[in-house]
Amino acid sequence: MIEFEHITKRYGDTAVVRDVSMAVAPHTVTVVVGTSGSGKTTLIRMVNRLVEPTSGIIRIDGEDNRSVPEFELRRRIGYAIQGHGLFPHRTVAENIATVPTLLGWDRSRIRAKVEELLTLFQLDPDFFGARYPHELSGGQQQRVGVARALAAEPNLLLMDEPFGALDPIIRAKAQEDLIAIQKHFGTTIILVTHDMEEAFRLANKIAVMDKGEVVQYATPEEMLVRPATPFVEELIGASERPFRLLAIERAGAAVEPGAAEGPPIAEDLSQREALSELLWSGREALPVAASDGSIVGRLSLDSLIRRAARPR
Ligand SMILES: Nc1ncnc2c1ncn2[C@@H]1O[C@H](COP(=O)(O)OP(=O)(O)OP(=O)(O)O)[C@@H](O)[C@H]1O
Repeated sequence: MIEFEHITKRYGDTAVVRDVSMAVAPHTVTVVVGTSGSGKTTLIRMVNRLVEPTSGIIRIDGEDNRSVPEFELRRRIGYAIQGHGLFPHRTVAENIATVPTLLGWDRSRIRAKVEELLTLFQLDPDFFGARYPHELSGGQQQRVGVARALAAEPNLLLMDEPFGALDPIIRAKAQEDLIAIQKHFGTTIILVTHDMEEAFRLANKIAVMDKGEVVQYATPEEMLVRPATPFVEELIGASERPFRLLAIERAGAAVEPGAAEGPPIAEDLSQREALSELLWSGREALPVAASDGSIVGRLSLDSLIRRAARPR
C-alpha cells in the first residue's frame, strides 16, 4: 500500500504539487494523467525520493519513506522512464543485472533472473543478452528498460511515460506485456502518461492532476460515469465515452449462448475491439473463442450497443 498524505511540493512560491492525499492498493495499476506541467512526474518522483516533498508524508506499507535510506529505497522500487535510460556501454544482460549486482546476488541467481525476464519480454536471451543497447530497436530497448526496473523483483514499480516514444503498434504490444507481467509478479504499478487511451487500458484506478492537484482519483468506470470536474470530462473526451466504456471490459464478459458466422474473436480482447470487428466485417454477431481455440458462444452488436450506453 502506498499512501500519500497531504503531499505538497513547492519550488519558490509555486506549489507544483498541492496537498495530494490518496492511497494506492497493493497489486494494482494506478495511472496518473493530466496536462503537461500538472505535476505528475514530480508526484511519482517523491515516492522514491528523487524529489523531496516540501510537506506531507508518503508511506510505503505503513513505513514513512524518509525512514529508509535513499539508496535502499531506490533499489527496492523499480523505476522506468521514457527513453529507458539504459547504460550504453553495458550489455543488455549487464543492464538488467544492475540492481541485483548491487544487492550482491550470486551469479547463477542473476543469470537465471536475466534469462527469465528476457524470455518474458520475448527477447531471446542467447541472442540479446550480449548485445549493446544501440544494437536494439527502440521498442526492444524500452522492454529492456522495464526488465531492468523489474530485475530485483520490486513490489513497487514507478513508470514515467514508459511507452511515450513508441509507435502505436509496438506501444499496444508493450502495454499487453506490462499487463501480463503485472499479473505474473503481482507488482504494484504507478504509471504516468498523458495518453488517455493508455490510461483506460491499463488502470485499476486513475488519478487526474490539474495544476498540481489531484482533482479526481477513481476507477475508470466511475470517472466515465461521474467526472468530478469539467476538466476531467474534457480530458476523457465526451465523444469517446461509450468506446472507453467498452474498452475497459473483455469480450468474454459479454458472451451469450449461441452460434455466429465467420472468424471468431478471442475472449480476452476488449469489447471495443469486438465492436470494431463487428462493424468492419458487417456482421450482427461474432463467435467468441477461448485461448485454446474452442468456441464459448457469441457476441452480438445489440448487446454491445446496450453496454456502451451510460450506466444507470
Ligand atoms: N526542479 C524544478 N525547479 C523548478 N520547477 C520545477 C522543477 N521541476 C519541475 N518544476 C515545475 O513543476 C511543474 C510540474 O512539473 P512536472 O514535470 O511534475 O509535470 P508533468 O505533469 O510531469 O509534466 P509533463 O507531462 O510535461 O512531463 C512544471 O511547471 C515544472 O516546470
